[in-house]
Amino acid sequence: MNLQSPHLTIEMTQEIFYCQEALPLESGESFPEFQLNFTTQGQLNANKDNVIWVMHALTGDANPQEWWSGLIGEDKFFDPSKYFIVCANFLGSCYGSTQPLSNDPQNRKPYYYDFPNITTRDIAAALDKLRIHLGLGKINTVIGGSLGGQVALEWAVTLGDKLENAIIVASNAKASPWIIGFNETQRMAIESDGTWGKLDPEAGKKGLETARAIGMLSYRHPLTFLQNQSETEEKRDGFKISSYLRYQGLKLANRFNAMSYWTLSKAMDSHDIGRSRGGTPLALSNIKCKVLSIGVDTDILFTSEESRYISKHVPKGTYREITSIYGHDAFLIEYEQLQYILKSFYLENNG
Ligand SMILES: CC(=O)SCCNC(=O)CCNC(=O)[C@H](O)C(C)(C)COP(=O)(O)OP(=O)(O)OC[C@H]1O[C@@H](n2cnc3c(N)ncnc32)[C@H](O)[C@@H]1OP(=O)(O)O
Ligand SMILES: N[C@@H](CCO)C(=O)O
Repeated sequence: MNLQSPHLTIEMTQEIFYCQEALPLESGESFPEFQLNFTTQGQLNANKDNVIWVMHALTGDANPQEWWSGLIGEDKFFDPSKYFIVCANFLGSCYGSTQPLSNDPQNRKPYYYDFPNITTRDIAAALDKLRIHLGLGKINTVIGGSLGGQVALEWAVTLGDKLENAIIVASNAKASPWIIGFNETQRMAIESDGTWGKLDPEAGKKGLETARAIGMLSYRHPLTFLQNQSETEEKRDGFKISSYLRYQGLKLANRFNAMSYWTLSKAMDSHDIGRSRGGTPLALSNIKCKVLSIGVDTDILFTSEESRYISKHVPKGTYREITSIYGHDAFLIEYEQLQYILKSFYLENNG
């Protein structure tokens, strides 16, 4: 399918990769087969060294021109007239890839609550099958923020010298107890929805609204809401921030499903690039590519210290920081700073 837009003259292609090979998971379970929904834009050059692989965050999809519109697209930093841009919807996500509402090939019924626990390492392993299928021996850059940065870092470990640059934004090498705690409260919200547990694609929808409202508080910063949601009149009730959080909850519940949210939040919790590799510092020290780690000064979820830690422990690391009132979600908003940081990194590190 070709996704046409009046603003795009370079065609974006959307396809489904059906993998008939089994995907063994860290849990010991496996998918006998799986699918990934992915897009490509631009052309692979003669040297096959212009692949940019974009990773989405928790609720994103395979269409980065929409959710990273200031970075990806014609005349943007990653321009498909120069690069071959690939983005795949993660295993477990509800935008076209194998997820809890997909049919289990063993009984042809939706997995629902029997969907296996997946980790960021499993998600990266599924992406690697797609890379092989596309015949991409080398990747110039993997770039992702938040969960996307976690998966990108995992993949950087296993890709070795097949990868030139990893750009890890507002992310970390291992999920902190703070992040796992936030995710747990969101799963508790989903569990408290009376429909959770039913074999129904809509199960947990109301709980997902609450989960997203909690999540939003962690994705922003007190300063964000002081600027955007402060009252101009004296009030005792009916505050702007209340309707904002309810609106954001509803907006997500109308485009996402609670089972994918559950699955991907668990994957985020599982993230630890040092697991079975002798610990985080050793795993980071074995990453071969250049790593640009970008933190956000006001990120209260993936702290800037966690981003700095990555750059300190990889052999070829650079740290840069975004200054913002938007907290964690600044990686989806602060385009001017991101472009400046990326430009400097490529000039300094890639000739
Ligand atoms: C298929 C897909 O769509 S998937 C791809 C889309 N999403 C993603 O990839 C995830 C990544 N993106 C995001 O997380 C977000 O879009 C961000 C971080 C980039 C920006 O967040 P947004 O929610 O768009 O911005 P913001 O926090 O300013 O909220 C604006 C919205 O809240 C509404 N709003 C603002 N204040 C209030 C209030 N007091 N009460 C009620 N609603 C309010 C605005 O009207 C606006 O509504 P709209 O989204 O319908 O236009
Ligand atoms: N705003 C992001 C979550 C935090 O990375 C998303 O909805 O994917």
